Amino acid sequence: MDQSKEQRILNSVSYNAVKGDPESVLNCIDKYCGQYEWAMNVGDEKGIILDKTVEEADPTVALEMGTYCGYSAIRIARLLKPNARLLSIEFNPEFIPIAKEIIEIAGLSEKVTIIEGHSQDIIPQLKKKYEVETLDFVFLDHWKERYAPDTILLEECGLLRKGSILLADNIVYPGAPEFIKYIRSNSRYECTSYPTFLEYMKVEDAMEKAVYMG
Ligand SMILES: O=C(NC/C=C/[C@H]1O[C@@H](Sc2ccncc2)[C@H](O)[C@@H]1O)c1cc([N+](=O)[O-])cc(O)c1O
Ligand SMILES: [Mg+2]
Repeated sequence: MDQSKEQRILNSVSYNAVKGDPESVLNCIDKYCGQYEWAMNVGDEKGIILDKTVEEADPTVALEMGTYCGYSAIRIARLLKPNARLLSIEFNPEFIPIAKEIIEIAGLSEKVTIIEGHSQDIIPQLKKKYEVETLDFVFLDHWKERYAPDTILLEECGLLRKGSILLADNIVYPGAPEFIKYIRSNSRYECTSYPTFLEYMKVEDAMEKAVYMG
């Protein structure tokens, strides 16, 4: 059985990246996906918006939905202060070992916990099973039709506090219209749109930041 694209991305990282150097892992993935095989990593352009938002949030506990190959988990985790942690939810069992290996090569395994499952099943477990009080930062990059219901679920589970920062990828392409409708019409969120481009493509995209006001 020939290898998956995600396995080929791991091969490239394993062969080319400097062990323990997150930047070199990110550069390797961006080079591979920019030159050989497109993949749905947030990428180097939108990655800068992600970096800036993580720095603004300076989270102690961060959540990501949609681990995929671990690219954004590395972007987030490399900026976390000591003792801060990232929980990343992924349901596709094929991606999980690949993401774990890529995060390990980046030297960030201590900071990242990949949780296998669907966001709607895991979110209600975060407080008791994963000892989360509230989330300081949330990156939404999973199924676009889950952005709105999962945001509502985070509220209902008491996981957001005054100042929690949400950042959503792909607001323009593929698009998350229900999420935009929900978040921008809800006075409890202060929203900011960041027009940008789709990873590795000259296609317009945008990211949306939403600060929960409690
Ligand atoms: O479809 C996109 N993303 C969906 C991402 C899905 C990721 O999250 C889980 S689904 C899940 C994880 C957790 N809980 C429930 C479901 C999948 O296994 C994948 O790892 C996408 C598509 C494009 N594009 O150009 O087509 C560009 C992007 O940046 C994208 O993010
Ligand atoms: Mg995305």
